Amino acid sequence: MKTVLIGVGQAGGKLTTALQSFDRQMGFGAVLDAVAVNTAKADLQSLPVETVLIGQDRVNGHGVGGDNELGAEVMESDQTEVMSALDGRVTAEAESIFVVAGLGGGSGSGGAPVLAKALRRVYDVPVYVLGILPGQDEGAMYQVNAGRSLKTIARESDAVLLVDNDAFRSSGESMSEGYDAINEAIARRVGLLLAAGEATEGVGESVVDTSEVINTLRSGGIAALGYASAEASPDAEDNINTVMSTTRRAVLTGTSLPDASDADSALVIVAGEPDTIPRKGVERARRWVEEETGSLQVRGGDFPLESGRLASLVLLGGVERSERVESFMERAREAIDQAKTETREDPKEMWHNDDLDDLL
Ligand SMILES: Nc1nc2c(ncn2[C@@H]2O[C@H](COP(=O)(O)OP(=O)(O)OP(=O)(O)O)[C@@H](O)[C@H]2O)c(=O)[nH]1
Repeated sequence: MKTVLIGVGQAGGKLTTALQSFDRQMGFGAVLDAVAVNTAKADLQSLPVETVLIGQDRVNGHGVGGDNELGAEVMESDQTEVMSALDGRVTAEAESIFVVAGLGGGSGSGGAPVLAKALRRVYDVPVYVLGILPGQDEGAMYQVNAGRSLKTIARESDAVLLVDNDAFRSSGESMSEGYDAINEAIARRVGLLLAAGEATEGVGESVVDTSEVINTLRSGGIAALGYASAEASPDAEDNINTVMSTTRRAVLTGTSLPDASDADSALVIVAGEPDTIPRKGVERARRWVEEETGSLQVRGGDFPLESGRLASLVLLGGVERSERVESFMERAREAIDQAKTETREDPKEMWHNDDLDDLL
């Protein structure tokens, strides 16, 4: 899927850079261009991409300090500048746009939904958000920001691919120590997903293409991405169990959003040397994902790649009903309760009530 990346805020800019550099290093060419937008001048300076500083009249290049309403306001008023920076970058080749942002801060959390809404008005391709949830031990402000932002983004974008910072954290490591490693892990997974639909020329029909990624995300809402790999045997017949176990691990332990396997749709991609990919294994893995997710819309396909390993990449669409998302929304709501002391409600109602206000 040829895409243009727009990182908003500090985390958004860093993850965008990691994604672009993974794509280049692998020689995929799925990332057409990348732009970083922020209210903090210092965070933009080291990024090797086109940058746009917004909100200078309000915060003078110093960031919005976690105030995501201000983040939304400055994106709204400096939108034209951001859209101009994209001119000529979102070419006819582009099949999607990804807005990348940490949802716990101010600039990314507030700016991403405003930008996604504006982009959808202008471009015909789907506008997805790659959103990062704060870890559980980050403060109340981060949880509230992310809850409000997520609720708004789910409505304003074509789908949100959600990444939980806690999913990639190594034990004993603080959140900030782990950022580079987390960004690399996310860049590998999302980078492979973007490249998967690219290798379609002159290959068999079992190879996955971009339309299958787009169709899996078509129901909108929240999506998650799982990944796991293992050593491959040269003979495809010997790899049936390997594909089954990497697929199980991708969904159960290698996912960007832990405990989110209840899904509306899914796409199972098996990457590796074509001769080593077992047809029977891919079909079995697809059926297992059907049972695990409870979805009847499970697609499957290959991603031919020169490698001595086999990898399963599992994209799940429509996971907003899952336990993980509900417990996060509950966490965001509790953070508001701490400040307001309100009556408790069913977390499912989170999506429909006004306790957690929309940002827009
Ligand atoms: N995965 C990942 N998460 C990050 C990174 N940097 C910050 N975060 C997370 O993103 C959230 C904070 O968002 P930032 O992007 O730092 O904030 P911002 O959007 O620049 O907003 P302001 O600083 O308030 O102007 C927190 O939940 C952090 O845990 C990063 O490099 N990688």
